Amino acid sequence: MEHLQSMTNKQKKCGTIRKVLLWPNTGKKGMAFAVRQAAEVIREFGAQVILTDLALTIGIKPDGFLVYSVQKAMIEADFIVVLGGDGTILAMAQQAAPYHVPILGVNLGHVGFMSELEFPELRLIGRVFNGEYTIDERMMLDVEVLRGEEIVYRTMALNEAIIKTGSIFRISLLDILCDREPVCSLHGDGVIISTPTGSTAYSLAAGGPVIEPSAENISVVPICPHGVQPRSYLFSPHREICIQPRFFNDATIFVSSDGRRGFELTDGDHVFVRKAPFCTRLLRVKGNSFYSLLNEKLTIGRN
Ligand SMILES: NC(=O)c1ccc[n+]([C@@H]2O[C@H](COP(=O)([O-])OP(=O)(O)OC[C@H]3O[C@@H](n4cnc5c(N)ncnc54)[C@H](O)[C@@H]3O)[C@@H](O)[C@H]2O)c1
Ligand SMILES: Nc1ncnc2c1ncn2[C@@H]1O[C@H](COP(=O)(O)OP(=O)(O)OP(=O)(O)O)[C@@H](O)[C@H]1O
Repeated sequence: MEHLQSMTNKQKKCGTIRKVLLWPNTGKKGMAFAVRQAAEVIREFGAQVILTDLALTIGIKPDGFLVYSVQKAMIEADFIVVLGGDGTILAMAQQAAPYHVPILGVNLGHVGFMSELEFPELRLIGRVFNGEYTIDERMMLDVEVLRGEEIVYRTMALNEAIIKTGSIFRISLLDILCDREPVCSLHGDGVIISTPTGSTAYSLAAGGPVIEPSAENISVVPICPHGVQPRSYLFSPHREICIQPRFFNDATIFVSSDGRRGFELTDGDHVFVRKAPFCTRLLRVKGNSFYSLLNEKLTIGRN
């Protein structure tokens, strides 16, 4: 994995802030305006604003910005402002983690559960410059598919890895092992292997527990399990979870991480999930509690 190879030992803090990366979700309307507004706030505090080439595709002129490759941006940026929703933070998380760069989320999505600020609160970016912030370190997962001796898929995940049937009307059978010891065999739609951060996402919808984000553990939650068996398992972060699909019918089975494109598994594949060597660092400037956020953003009848 390219970003693992290019990791740096430099521990990023927000000491003297010179450069800030602005990372917009280029698929959303009004992003060019949002970028200009955020850049204005950052410049007021004497820092330079970095954009990547991707951001220039939404009609922003490069004048006055530092335009870097993603890798150079990760090395140079003191922190990243992500303009988008949870999906945008998930996409950035795996790129930023190996470089230890903190992320401040500004919600321009629907829920923005992981975002610290709403768009009208943009000026609160200034609190980072004033040292009025904390950093939430969020455990991540390392997800790997072994086919024979070869690693054919590898990624990091902030929320979860999902192993699920691609044939929506067919059942899948998955053997779950912990440190190579059999735990159970699951008939059903699939399984979610989640971090505490991911516990409020798909895992919650599948009946998994809400786990406070500072906890470190790996949860395993079956999706629509068929049979009388535990509805979830909670493992130490030091365990290695292995999922072996058994192809006994014509169903296809995929692995996917953080909602990204799936990778199709074949007979004999082993999916290994372990705690990743890096974490996502989320900047907090408002001091809101996790539980108030849970009630505010994830209750029935939300927008
Ligand atoms: N049935 C479900 O609830 C379901 C199904 C598929 C995927 N997902 C989740 O979607 C995530 C990808 O998010 P996306 O925004 O790219 O896709 P998306 O646009 O399909 O949105 C999925 C929803 O999950 C929310 N979400 C994502 N991460 C969250 C978190 N850590 N805590 C609380 N809510 C969270 C998002 O705000 C959004 O409302 C996956 O990691 C998975 O957890 C959920
Ligand atoms: N730079 C980018 N980073 C991440 N996703 C992007 C980007 N550009 C376009 N997208 C697309 O936009 C989709 C929606 O993004 P996002 O999840 O941030 O918004 P949302 O669904 O409105 O918000 P939320 O997840 O908070 O409900 C992503 O799944 C992705 O396909």
